[in-house]
Amino acid sequence: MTGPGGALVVTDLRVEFDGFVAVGGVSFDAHPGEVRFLIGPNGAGKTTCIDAITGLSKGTGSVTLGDQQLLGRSTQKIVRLGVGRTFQTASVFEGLSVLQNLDIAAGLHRSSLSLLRARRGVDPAIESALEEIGLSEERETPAGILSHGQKQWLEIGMMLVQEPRALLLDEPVAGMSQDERTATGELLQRIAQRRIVLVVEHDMDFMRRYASRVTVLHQGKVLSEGAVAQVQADPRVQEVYLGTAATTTAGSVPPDAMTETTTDAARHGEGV
Ligand SMILES: Nc1ncnc2c1ncn2[C@@H]1O[C@H](COP(=O)(O)OP(=O)(O)OP(=O)(O)O)[C@@H](O)[C@H]1O
Repeated sequence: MTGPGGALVVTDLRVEFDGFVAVGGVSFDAHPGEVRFLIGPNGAGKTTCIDAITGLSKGTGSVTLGDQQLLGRSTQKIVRLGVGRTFQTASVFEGLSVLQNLDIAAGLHRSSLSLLRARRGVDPAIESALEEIGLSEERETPAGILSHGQKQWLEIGMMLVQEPRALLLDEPVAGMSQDERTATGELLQRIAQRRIVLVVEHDMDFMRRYASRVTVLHQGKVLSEGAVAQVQADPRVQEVYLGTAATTTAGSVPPDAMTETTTDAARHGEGV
């Protein structure tokens, strides 16, 4: 498992699309033991950062996981080096059971010897993932009839069975019920005890409840970084999220100012 020094370190990351700078020199790091959030309005460059970290987009600068450089490696190699990710839409095999989905994901990682052993029973890694994602009772259920939240948890389980050192999640709670959000936040906190967890999210309430540290991106650059309270108190963040540098008497963003509603407004380029 990732030990001290096993951080994900992004340094001066830059991604361009035909001359358009989507990510313009972003630096941040994420460590095991914290739920790290990357937030920012629509088009800020969050997904592009994750794409570059996972090899889906070409970037310059440096992205290291422990002592391994990730930039310039293939997506498959980056997965093998221990980076898993989810996308905004869960990609599970709907016609297969929960167990079969996990088994396929584990098969991508297992040696042929452990595949042989696994045929005699449920692989302990799968059993432990099932328990972790709370789907032990649904193991024989076809993934297609799971709730939206359960599908997202299954996708997280499919990463876990590959024993990643870092999990990157793109809007994991989008479309979830309140109970599902709470369960997801608690799941991410458990996972983060031993692994790097980096979450891209628009849901500010979720971010406030579960973030250990936050980096705010705006127009491809880091606007602000720190603990939730620090970031909320940053007038530049308020400017971006509320479209005005309005302040409270204490000169800071009200704790509940960065709500989902205001974020949605920011996503659509509206002030409030
Ligand atoms: N493949 C691409 N080709 C050209 N431009 C792109 C490409 N991917 C992203 N962009 C642009 O780069 C910028 C950053 O996009 P990105 O998707 O990273 O933002 P985001 O912060 O994740 O936004 P959202 O919250 O909407 O997901 C946007 O202006 C987007 O239009």
